[in-house]
Amino acid sequence: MIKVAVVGSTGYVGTDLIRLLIKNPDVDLKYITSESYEGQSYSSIYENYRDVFTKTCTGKDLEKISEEVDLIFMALPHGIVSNEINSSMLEKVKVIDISADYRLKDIQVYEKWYNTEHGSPELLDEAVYGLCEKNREDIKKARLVANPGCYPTSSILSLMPLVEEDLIEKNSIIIDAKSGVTGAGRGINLGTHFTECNESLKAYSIGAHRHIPEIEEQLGSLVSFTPHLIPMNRGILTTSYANLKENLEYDDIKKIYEKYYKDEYFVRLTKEGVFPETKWVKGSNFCDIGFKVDKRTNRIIVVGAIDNMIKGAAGQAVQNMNIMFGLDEKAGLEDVSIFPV
Ligand SMILES: NC(=O)C1=CN([C@@H]2O[C@H](COP(=O)(O)OP(=O)(O)OC[C@H]3O[C@@H](n4cnc5c(N)ncnc54)[C@H](OP(=O)(O)O)[C@@H]3O)[C@@H](O)[C@H]2O)C=CC1
Ligand SMILES: CC(=O)N[C@@H](CCC(=O)OP(=O)(O)O)C(=O)O
Repeated sequence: MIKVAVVGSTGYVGTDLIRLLIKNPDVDLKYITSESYEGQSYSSIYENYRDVFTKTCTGKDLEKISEEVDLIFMALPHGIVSNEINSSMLEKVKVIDISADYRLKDIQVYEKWYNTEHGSPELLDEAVYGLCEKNREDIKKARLVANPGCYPTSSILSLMPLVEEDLIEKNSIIIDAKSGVTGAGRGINLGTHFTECNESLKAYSIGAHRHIPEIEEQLGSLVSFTPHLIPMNRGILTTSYANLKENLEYDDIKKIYEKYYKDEYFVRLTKEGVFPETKWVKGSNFCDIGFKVDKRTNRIIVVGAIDNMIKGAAGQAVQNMNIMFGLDEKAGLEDVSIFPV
């Protein structure tokens, strides 16, 4: 059994982690922490756990926790985790950080885009970017995994085969992305207030979103990235455009995607003419990808869909845990989409 702690257990990602971990037979969920609800039973915070999961939230005593567990999931806002962990802690415990603190290798880039000081730059080199389908071998050996961002997960998985095979013109990538409101977390703010976002669609952080450097670092290309807030709870859809270098047919590109993903259980390629929809991945750890070659413009258009809180956060974190501890990569992640809801 792997002994596990979830720090930040009452946030949206934290609660999805709990849901995935309590049904995993290889996991002993020893600690769940909360600053706001310390001493309270989890089921008094989230009623869906009544009589099912009643563990009490403790404070965030990381020194003690790291002595007693094998793995800590950090589900805290950005800018906190890098001040909480250090090298000597990593000698005792593995960490999967779901915030962005270790995703970017260049500290100056991090501090510029996140507008905060990094608390442990000495750990940036060893942190492994936890996109399972890209870095599985390094994840197996990692002590510290930086779980990817939600928009980057869909964007990078959609574009990686094209970039790796040098099929698209450098820096021609445009990503139009849409996210459900849980992407903004549980905290209250005006933009995610029901009356402010329901029945409306908006672009935000145009050319300035903090996921831009993350996507660019992983793809090695500049990108134009525009996120939109969609009035639904879960789901991300990314529609990416890029100029093809040569005249390629659908079947040529399909072979390339198959080369990268045919053995990847959680990446599913749609059939020609069928494009991913968030409802087919909601509540699951799948990333669905479909594409079209626009012969008139010689551009490729790739659509990716994930559940922002599962493959975009908690599910990918569990997948990373499974890889780090040599478990079946699918353990606890077998659910298909909740449809209809
Ligand atoms: N939501 C999503 O779709 C995704 C989120 N992420 C990342 O995962 C992390 C958690 O996100 P999410 O669960 O959505 O966020 P939430 O705001 O829902 O939850 C974060 C939790 O962290 C705890 N917390 C501890 N210290 C602080 C603090 N100083 N300020 C605010 N909260 C604090 C709070 O719980 P308490 O007070 O009980 O301790 C809070 O509920 C973030 O880094 C986020 O960017 C990544 C991918 C997708
Ligand atoms: C809808 C919404 O607000 N989404 C968030 C991104 C989700 C998130 O938490 O970002 P990470 O994946 O980097 O952790 C945003 O745009 O800031």
